[in-house]
Amino acid sequence: MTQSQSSHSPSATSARASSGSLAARLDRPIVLVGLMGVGKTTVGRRLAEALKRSFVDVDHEIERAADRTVSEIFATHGEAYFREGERRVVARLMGEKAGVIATGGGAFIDADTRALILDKGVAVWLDCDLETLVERTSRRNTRPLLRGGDPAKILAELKEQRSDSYAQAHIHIVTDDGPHHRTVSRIIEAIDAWL
Ligand SMILES: Nc1ncnc2c1ncn2[C@@H]1O[C@H](COP(=O)(O)OP(=O)(O)OP(=O)(O)O)[C@@H](O)[C@H]1O
Ligand SMILES: O=C(O)C1=C[C@@H](O)[C@@H](O)[C@H](O)C1
Ligand SMILES: [Mg+2]
Repeated sequence: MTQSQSSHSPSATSARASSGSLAARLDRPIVLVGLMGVGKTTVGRRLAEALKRSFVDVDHEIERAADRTVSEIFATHGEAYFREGERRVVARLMGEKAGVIATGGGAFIDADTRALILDKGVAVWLDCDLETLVERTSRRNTRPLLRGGDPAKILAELKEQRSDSYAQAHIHIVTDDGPHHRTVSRIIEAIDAWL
C-alpha cells in the first residue's frame, strides 16, 4: 500500500485519532504476548510508532546483553538459563517509562514474569490460527523450540499448553493477514475501551 493510500484510509485515520487520546491517558507499558510468529515484534514496532512511544523487543534485549543469539543461548546454556535472563529483562523494562514491549513467546508462561506484567503493564494477547503460525515461523530458522521435530506439531502442542496462560492477559486480539495498521488500530481501540 502506498503512503497516500494509507494516510487516506479510514482505519489509518482512526488509528491516529485514538492514538492521541490513548498516548495521553496510558501510563503503563503495553506488553504484547502470544505464540511464536503471531507478530509481536512486527506489530509492536508499528504500535510504538503510532503512539510515539519507545519500543523494546525482549528477545533482542537478551541477545544484546548476552552478545549471542537466542539459538546460541539455548544451545550453550539451555532453556532455564534463557528464562532467567528473560525474567530479569522484563523486570527491568516494567520499571521503565511506559513504552511498547514485545515479549518472546514463552515469557508470559513463566508465573513470575506473568505476574509482573499483569501488575505493572497492560498485557495484550495477540492470537491467530495455527496454520498461519506454521507458515510464518517457517520463514526463518531462528526459533530453537521448533527445531526438535515437526514445527506444526510442536506449535499445536504449545498452543494447547499455553493458551490458559495467555488468556490471563488484559486484552485478547485475534489477528488476521490484513494490513498491520488495522491490527494496530484494533489494539489501540481495545486498550482505550479497557482503560
Ligand atoms: N499481520 C501479519 N500479516 C502478515 N505477516 C505477518 C503479520 N504479523 C507478522 N507477520 C510476519 O510473520 C513473521 C513472524 O512475525 P514476528 O517475528 O513479528 O513474530 P513474533 O510474535 O515476534 O515471534 P517470536 O515470539 O518468535 O518473537 C514475520 O515474517 C512477520 O513479517
Ligand atoms: O515461545 C518461546 O518459548 C520462544 C519464543 C521466541 O520469541 C524466543 O523467546 C525463544 O525462541 C523461545
Ligand atoms: Mg518476536
